[in-house]
Amino acid sequence: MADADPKLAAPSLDAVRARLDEIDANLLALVDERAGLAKHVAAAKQAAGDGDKFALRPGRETALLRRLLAKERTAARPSLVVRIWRELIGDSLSRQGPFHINVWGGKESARSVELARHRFGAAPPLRTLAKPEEALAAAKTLGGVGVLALASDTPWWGRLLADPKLQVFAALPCLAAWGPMTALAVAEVEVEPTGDDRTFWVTDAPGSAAAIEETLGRDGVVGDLIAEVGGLKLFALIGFYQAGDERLARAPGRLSGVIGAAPAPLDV
Ligand SMILES: C=C(O[C@@H]1C=C(C(=O)O)C=C[C@H]1O)C(=O)O
Repeated sequence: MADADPKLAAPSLDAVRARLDEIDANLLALVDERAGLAKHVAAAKQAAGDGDKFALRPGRETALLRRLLAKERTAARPSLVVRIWRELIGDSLSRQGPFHINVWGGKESARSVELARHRFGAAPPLRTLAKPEEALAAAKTLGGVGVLALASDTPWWGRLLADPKLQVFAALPCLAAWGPMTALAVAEVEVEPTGDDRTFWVTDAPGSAAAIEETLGRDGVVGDLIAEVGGLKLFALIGFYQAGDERLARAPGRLSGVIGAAPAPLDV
C-alpha cells in the first residue's frame, strides 16, 4: 500500500539475516552432497565403458537447466540459476576426470574468456592461445574444450569439416540476456538433439548469403549466416541436422558439411 509506513512493515535486519544464515547452511549441505556425487557418476561411466572418454554431456546439461528454468520461481532470475548450475556442473566435471579450457579470442580475448568462465565455471584450468589451431589442437586432447571467437580473419570452423570427431557443442553465451552469440565451444563429445537446437553448417558455395538462404529455404531449411571468411560461410540452421542429412547433401557448395550443433539460448 502506498501510504503504509515502510518502517512498520519491514522485518528486522537481524531476522532476515538469521533466515539467510539458515538458508546458506541448507544450501551448503546440498551443494556438498551434489559435489560428492561426482565420484559416483564417474564410477557409473567407468562401469558403462565410458571411463576413458571426456565426461562432458552437453545434452544432459541443457535438459537439466531447461527443467530448472521451467520451474516456478518468485525472485531468482534465469541468469542466477544458470550461473550457479554451470558452476556446480563444471565442478562435477572437473572431479570426474581431465577437464581444461582453451580459449582463442582473437581481438575479443577478454570477452571470450568471460564467456568461457560463464559456460564452464571456475573449476577447470583455462588458458588463452595465440592461434585458433592451437585451441583446436588442445580441444583434441582428453578433457579438452576449445572456446573460439567467431569474429575472425581465419575460418577456423572450416577445419572441423576435416575432423568430424571435433564437434561444436555450444554457442556462447548460452543466455540471450548475456548478449549476441560471439564464440563457439568445441570438443570431442557426442552432440545430441535437445529439442531446440542450432546446427552449424559450413559451405564454400559462392554467391550471396541471401541467395544460399533462399535455396536452403526452398528445401525447408531455415538459417542465418553467422560468419564468412575467405570464400567459406558458416550458417546457423534452426533445428538439429545429422551430418548425412539429405537436404544438406543437395544444398549449395562443393565443400560443405555439418560441424556440430548447440542448444538455442536457454532464456528464449
Ligand atoms: C553428472 C554428469 O556429468 C557431467 C556433469 C553434470 C552435472 O553436474 O549435472 C551433467 C552432465 C555432465 O556434463 C552426468 O553425465 O550426468
